[in-house]
Amino acid sequence: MTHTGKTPPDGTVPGTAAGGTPAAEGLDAHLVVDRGAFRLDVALRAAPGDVVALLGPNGAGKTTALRALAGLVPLDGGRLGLDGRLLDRTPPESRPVGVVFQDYLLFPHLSALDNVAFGPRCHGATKAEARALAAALLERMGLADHAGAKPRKLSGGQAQRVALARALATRPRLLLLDEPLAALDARTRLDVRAQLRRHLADFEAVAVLVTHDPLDAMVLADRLVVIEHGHVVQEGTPGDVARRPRTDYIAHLVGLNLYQGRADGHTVHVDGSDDGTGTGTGPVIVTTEDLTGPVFVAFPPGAVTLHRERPAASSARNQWRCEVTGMEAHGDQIRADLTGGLRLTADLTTVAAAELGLHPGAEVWATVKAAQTHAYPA
Ligand SMILES: Nc1ncnc2c1ncn2[C@@H]1O[C@H](COP(=O)(O)OP(=O)(O)OP(=O)(O)O)[C@@H](O)[C@H]1O
Repeated sequence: MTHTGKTPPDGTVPGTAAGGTPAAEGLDAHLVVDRGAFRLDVALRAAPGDVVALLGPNGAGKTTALRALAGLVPLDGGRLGLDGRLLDRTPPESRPVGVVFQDYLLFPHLSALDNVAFGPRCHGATKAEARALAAALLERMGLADHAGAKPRKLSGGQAQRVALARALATRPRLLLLDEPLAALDARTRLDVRAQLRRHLADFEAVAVLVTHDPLDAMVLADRLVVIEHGHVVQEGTPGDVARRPRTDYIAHLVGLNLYQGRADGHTVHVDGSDDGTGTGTGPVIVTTEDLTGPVFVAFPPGAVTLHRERPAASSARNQWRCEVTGMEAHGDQIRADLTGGLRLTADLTTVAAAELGLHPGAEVWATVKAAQTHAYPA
């Protein structure tokens, strides 16, 4: 994915003002919403052309953030700037914002064309202008043949594109998509994901989408903003986030074992590793990177080899005695969860699992080569 003319990979937006005046272009928001026990406090910045995905576990606050951007939930603090204007007090219908809701919310009694023409009509276009614009958008979406169809006659993928056309029809400066592919079956999802990616790439203003699905996020967005417990825990390009996860949720999402600890050269002492005796004899991970201070160490489950006996001569610098706590089949692979010397997840073939006689409660040795770990500053 390119970033030409867009937000740089570190997420900063040139010209963003920290205090009073919002950035002259794009989105410059600090969303604070109080919901009793839950508080959303998220800063979001994006330049025109950026596609930002809000990713996070259930209840993290993604939908609340999206609804706050749309003006459907009032801000209790912070501000919402778009193209240099503060929108905090602008009612939702007057904001230059288009929304594609999860279940599309098309008007059932209107044709696809009239659904798309509805917004421009409300914004003062004549009926003929609005319908011409709607026809052009539907054509662009490959839906010219379905312009006269009512929503119930449309497939899930077609309805999704009509909803997108409807959101784009008012030429929004901020496009919001709530779980845009969640309502589709797996096969349709594949096609629609690819089409949506093309439409988003052509969109010249800011797009923000909410998803649980890491694949949707990675394919559709230039930048990921990961939210947990109402706060941003990590943001960056999909590649950065996948390579250098900073929380267990993200590590799990991208399928990595992740540890936080303290590096002393090639040795990382994993946090919480002191066994209470004060001797600090907890797990260490040997890495190829030479670092000092707080770090993360990550390695994929496929980098772990399991052995029934302690390997006598092994090139793997890392060896831990572990107990299997759970096993799950993934295609022709078995994913095993282990605790003991180190808490980790290992992938192995079903044949290897059978040969090892692996079962919950089994004791094994886990090895990982230093070269297959990746350490980076915390
Ligand atoms: N109308 C509401 N009133 C009070 N609390 C709410 C309301 N809507 C959501 N919440 C709470 O706000 C928190 C965030 O919810 P939100 O729906 O934004 O999360 P989410 O990340 O979108 O989750 P999901 O992926 O499950 O949709 C949750 O703790 C939820 O219970």
